[in-house]
Amino acid sequence: MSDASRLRIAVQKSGRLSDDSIALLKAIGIKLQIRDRLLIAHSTNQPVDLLRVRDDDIPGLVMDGVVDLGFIGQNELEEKMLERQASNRPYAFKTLRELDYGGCRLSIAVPNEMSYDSVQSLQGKKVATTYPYLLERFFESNNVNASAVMLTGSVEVAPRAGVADAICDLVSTGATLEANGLQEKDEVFVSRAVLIQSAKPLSDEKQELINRLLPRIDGVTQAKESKYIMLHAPKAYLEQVKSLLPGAENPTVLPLASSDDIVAVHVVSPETLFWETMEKLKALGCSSILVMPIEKMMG
Ligand SMILES: Nc1ncnc2c1ncn2[C@@H]1O[C@H](COP(=O)(O)OP(=O)(O)OP(=O)(O)O)[C@@H](O)[C@H]1O
Ligand SMILES: O=P(O)(O)OC[C@H]1O[C@H](OP(=O)(O)OP(=O)(O)O)[C@H](O)[C@@H]1O
Ligand SMILES: [Mg+2]
Repeated sequence: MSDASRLRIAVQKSGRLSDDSIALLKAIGIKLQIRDRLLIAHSTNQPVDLLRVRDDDIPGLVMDGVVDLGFIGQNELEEKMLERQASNRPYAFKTLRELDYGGCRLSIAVPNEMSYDSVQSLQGKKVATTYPYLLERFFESNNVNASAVMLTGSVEVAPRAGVADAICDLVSTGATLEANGLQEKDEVFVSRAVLIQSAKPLSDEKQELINRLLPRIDGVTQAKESKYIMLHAPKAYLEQVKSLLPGAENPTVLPLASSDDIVAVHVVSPETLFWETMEKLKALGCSSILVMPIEKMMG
């Protein structure tokens, strides 16, 4: 059952973006019970419905206004935009946030034994990819005359199977390329996950809900990167201690009941504390040095 008054969000059903997208929605206070076979999940505490689909479909669903929001990789989004531009179909959307997951790059890779000096080495060759529009744009901007062979999966086996000379596929650690005897050569597109919104005006209620959720996303993202650091420091070395703590221009300094020479220092740091820094703090006479994760942040 679909209810037009509820915010509709598209997420990848199962794949690289699914877990992080669902975890983010839960972290911003949207209660969800995901059952594997159900393609729609209704939130129990917010007027939000989740549509669980293949990632290829998410940009189009947002561009057509079938859903209000979508979590998607920029690679998939840009490919769909180019595809729609080429066929004069609507492709408008708004990017609300770049997210801290789904980081990867679309790269040209060639078999280990193939000689490759530059992208010009692909002149007249066939390159297998799931992203023909991104690849063709790359060829055009480099004045290379090569052809893209569209494959929806298992792109890495194309050269061995004799389907293509090289590939253009997503890479993160490079392990998949290595396992298939391929070497990464040129970067075509750098990508991460984004949250996008349909260009269609939404009801005030829906837009207000989105406007409330966005700062929560920022809070969760910031919190993940930040640490709460607590330590006891000799008062005499407070300035040196502050200069060692990342982002600690204004730490909270509290007196200790048991000592006049030692104070407690608390600070929210935008990054973690490395062991080397902790060792330096200890050498200055600091003790009880704690580095703690932060769950949420605001203001
Ligand atoms: N190795 C990776 N590391 C990080 N992010 C990745 C990686 N591979 C892909 N991604 C990102 O995650 C998105 C989804 O990747 P996935 O491999 O799950 O897609 P898929 O096989 O096309 O899934 P679907 O069945 O939904 O079509 C990619 O479009 C990309 O943005
Ligand atoms: O550089 P790596 O860290 O090895 O990652 C790259 C691989 O990850 C993605 O596939 P995924 O593992 O999501 O599976 P899929 O091919 O079934 O989509 C991508 O399509 C590559 O094959
Ligand atoms: Mg896909």
